[in-house]
Amino acid sequence: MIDISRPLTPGHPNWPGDLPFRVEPGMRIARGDSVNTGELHTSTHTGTHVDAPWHYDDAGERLDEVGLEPYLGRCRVVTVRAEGGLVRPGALADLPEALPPRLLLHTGQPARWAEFPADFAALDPELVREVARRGVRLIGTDSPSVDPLTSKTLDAHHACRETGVLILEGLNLSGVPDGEYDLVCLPLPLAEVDGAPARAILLPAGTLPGGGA
Ligand SMILES: Nc1ccccc1C(=O)C[C@H](N)C(=O)O
Ligand SMILES: [Zn+2]
Ligand SMILES: [Zn+2]
Repeated sequence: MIDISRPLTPGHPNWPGDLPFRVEPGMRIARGDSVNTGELHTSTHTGTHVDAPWHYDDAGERLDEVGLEPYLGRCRVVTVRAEGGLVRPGALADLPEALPPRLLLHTGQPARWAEFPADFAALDPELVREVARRGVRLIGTDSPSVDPLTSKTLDAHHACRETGVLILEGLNLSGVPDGEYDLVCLPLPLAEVDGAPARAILLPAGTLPGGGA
């Protein structure tokens, strides 16, 4: 089992302008309480997380309308490089034409972000359309977004919307060998939201029932 989730440590670098991630102390045994508790303060897009379509389309499904099936099953991890800040069509030329339903792009992001990686590799919308044609229904990336930090048009997000491809961002693929696995990605069960932090792991291909679905 390979954990491909980013640890959520206090001060975890978030998207510029977003609330910093923190866990505020709640009850404390040392103060005479019966238990220790904490209060979680986070963006829905902190660390390893999924985007629901409502995040980029006001008519899109909220997270609880998406269900879990897209996030569970056969995937392929592939190392890619960006050209001019975008992973472009042709980056997957060496892969079989037919791709598994889930494609996780390893662009080279480190396991931990000391600061927000503003110059991360984003996706060319044409790459999104290409992988959708080749069978992909979930695209994952180790970058914090499929679009550049300064994008206002969110072309890759909207290409995902057009093609019905869901989005998983902020993965930690550092040291993960390219190849096929079974993905288990479980977003927090937050209702009526635009996305949620998720715990994502890779299992050997074929571990989950149902073959490569
Ligand atoms: N928190 C934000 C606030 C405003 C704009 C983008 C973000 C993001 O976190 C980017 C997000 N991960 C995305 O889906 O691209
Ligand atoms: Zn996001
Ligand atoms: Zn996104």
